[in-house]
Amino acid sequence: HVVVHPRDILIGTEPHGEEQLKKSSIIQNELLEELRNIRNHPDDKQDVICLPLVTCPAHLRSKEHNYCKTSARRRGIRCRTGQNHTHPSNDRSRHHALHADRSTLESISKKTKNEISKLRIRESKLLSRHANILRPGPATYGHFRNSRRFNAEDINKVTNVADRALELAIATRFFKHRHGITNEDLELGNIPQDLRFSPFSHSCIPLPTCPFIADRYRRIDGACNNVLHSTWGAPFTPYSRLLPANYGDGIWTPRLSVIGEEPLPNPRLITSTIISDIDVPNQEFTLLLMQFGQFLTHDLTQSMDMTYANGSAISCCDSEGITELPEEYSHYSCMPINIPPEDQFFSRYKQGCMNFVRSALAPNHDCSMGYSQQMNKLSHFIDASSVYGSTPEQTSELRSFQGGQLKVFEDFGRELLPLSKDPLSCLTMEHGSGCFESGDTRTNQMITLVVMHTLFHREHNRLARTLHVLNPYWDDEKLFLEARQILIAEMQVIIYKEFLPAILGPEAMAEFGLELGYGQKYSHDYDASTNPSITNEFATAAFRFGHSIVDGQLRIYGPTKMEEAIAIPEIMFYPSRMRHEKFLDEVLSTLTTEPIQEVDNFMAEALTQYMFRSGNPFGVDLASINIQRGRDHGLRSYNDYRELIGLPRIQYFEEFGPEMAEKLYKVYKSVDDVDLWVGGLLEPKAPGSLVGPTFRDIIADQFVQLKKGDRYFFENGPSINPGYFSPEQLEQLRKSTMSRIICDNSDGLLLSRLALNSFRKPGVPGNEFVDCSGPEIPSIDLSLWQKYRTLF
Ligand code: HEM
Ligand SMILES: [Ca+2]
Repeated sequence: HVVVHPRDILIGTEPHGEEQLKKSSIIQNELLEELRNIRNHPDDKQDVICLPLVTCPAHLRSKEHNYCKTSARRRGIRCRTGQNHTHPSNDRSRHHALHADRSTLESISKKTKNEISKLRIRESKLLSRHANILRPGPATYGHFRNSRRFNAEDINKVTNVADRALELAIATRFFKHRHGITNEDLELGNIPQDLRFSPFSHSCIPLPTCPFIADRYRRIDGACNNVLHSTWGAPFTPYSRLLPANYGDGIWTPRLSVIGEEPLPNPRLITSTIISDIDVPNQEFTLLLMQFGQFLTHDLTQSMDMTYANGSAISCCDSEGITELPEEYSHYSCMPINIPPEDQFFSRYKQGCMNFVRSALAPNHDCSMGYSQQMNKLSHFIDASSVYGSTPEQTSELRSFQGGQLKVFEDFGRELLPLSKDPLSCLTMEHGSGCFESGDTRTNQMITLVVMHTLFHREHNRLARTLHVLNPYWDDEKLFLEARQILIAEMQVIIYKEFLPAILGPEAMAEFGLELGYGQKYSHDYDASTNPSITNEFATAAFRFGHSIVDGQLRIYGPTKMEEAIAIPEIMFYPSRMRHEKFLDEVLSTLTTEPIQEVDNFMAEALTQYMFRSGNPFGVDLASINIQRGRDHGLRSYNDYRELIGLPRIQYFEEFGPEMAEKLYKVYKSVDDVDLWVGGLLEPKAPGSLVGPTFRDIIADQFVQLKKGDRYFFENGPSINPGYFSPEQLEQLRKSTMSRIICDNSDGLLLSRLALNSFRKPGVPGNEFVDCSGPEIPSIDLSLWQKYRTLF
């Protein structure tokens, strides 16, 4: 029988008045009480475990420190991870809530509307000027392609949410001036007022309607995962943050130098001084780690460049890229990167301005005023949204509605991703070329990324086909949902068992409690107060460590020798080679054997000079873009995050070594100005880890949140997870490996042997080559899904 647990009763209908809100808050309190009881389950170690400092950022502002030693003998803290992240301090002496009365709100609302309509008039003026619109052709349009909206619905959705948030940002500015509010007040979140029943009600995120009895399958958009916070983890919602934002004006302008509050050093000057292209291959891991990392990124996070209301791309530079547009013609979201005239590379092409448009914003979940928050367009969870999309509309586009299958393009008997209909997805859509569609709009950005999408797309169809044979009476919907549920579990296993240990090292896996369970045991890690959202620091800095491990060349091998070395800019948004019969297998054999580059201050020129160049002599610089994006998103300086994770602040540049110090002195005025992405890359590796301690802790923390804050995480049992697996199924799912996914879904033309762990160097003791058909790379026994729960 079905037990309806109190946690399955959802409140999430849109409140229609204060009365209803009051009523629902009574229910909420009861549910909270219930959840507290569940958390104190004797098996639940959460309340006593000693956690690394990063998972409890409030420690920086708290007087009472409950310090302890973590399993890795580091200083940690006893704190529930749920007490995340930038909530106002509980320390009353430093906390005073600021409240706007009704008449203040009305007056601010009027002024805000005025300001918005001025912005709109200006925008339509700019739209009529040729130079203000970015069109396909230059490399910078390739950059825009990464956040381009594919249809009118998508354009409207992003613009609509971003507009609401912009209104709140402008209102915050008015309120700040009127009441003399300080930047510190904003940082501490001291204006917690819920504006849902104010003149700003239209600016709030509408709450989804959640069913009273939770769905067995997680929703495509991730909403209703958390019982009390139905929008946590849903697309078009803001990133969470480890530390409060640091904006120059406390609201949205870029961070300033700690010396004289001047602008921070030019991002391109930093890149050209600090970053170069030197080949330092890593001895342990394969290129698959890089390509899976990007694929995973595209499940978790996508920031959207602002556009005009009709979806056209904004240009902030003149059409030759020589100089930025004058103030009167500049869009409010422009933050172009000036290229110094003495730049070694771009000056050859007389380039003085690299386009950069700021990210779209999203209103806070609680609809309050405060500093700006950036929008994540994806479902934040690990839910294979890169395969299925993050909205039901996207999923419908991808499904064939027969046998639970996703649509495919049959190319001479091989299943490829469906061909894209969008004429601007790739550089060319000529007959015979390939340009593909998937659940994520960045699919075609790298051909090796297309390969990853193809593998998981085929895996879904393979699972659906097998389930159909086992359960001939299941309809399309059931087959689709069951196959999706299994595929998501496989991905979660690969991430926590193979991918993360490679990035973070075994010590951090244990210290952060990231290891999966064994055998048939369910997990008790779920914590309903954990916000699963992607943190801004993870998306905008730490996980971009991956840009340093990219190799500028993709080498293709024949039976005896290397046949081709492809410069990767040639395969960006140009995936036509996918149509060559052997290409998929060839690339997979490269990905599973060639090494990644080390994480350091070396980056392929393919990314810093030629990215998205297509036919042009030069491209755009991803390193400068990363730095600028960090400032766009209000990330604090590197030193603040060191402090957060319990490291001493850097006092002298010399701590990065004498050579690097000399370079840093040339660009930064103070050690307290260093950007997070830059400082993180320069750190020596943490023990057993691919990255330094700051990135490691930010990344580890993220995957803690994604596990503890996901009710549908595959390991959660029936008391938590409405879509729980049986213990026997769980045991099978835990066998998933990336090698099995490759074995089952490649073309069988070249690849019949793989290492047990494809992320690690193959053919060495402990990671020998084995046969795909042998028992060493286990398969999941899907017969356990036969007749499964047919009575429900
Ligand atoms: C294969 C070559 C790659 C290329 C050409 C590439 C390119 C890009 C570009 C153009 C952006 C948007 C930058 C911006 O406007 O702020 C981006 C964002 C990002 N990249 Fe990469 N990338 C690559 C590989 C990777 C890898 C291997 C990882 C991680 C392991 C990674 C992680 C990220 C993350 C986390 C973001 C932020 C996404 C968002 O929140 O919007 N990338 N990348
Ligand atoms: Ca997702």
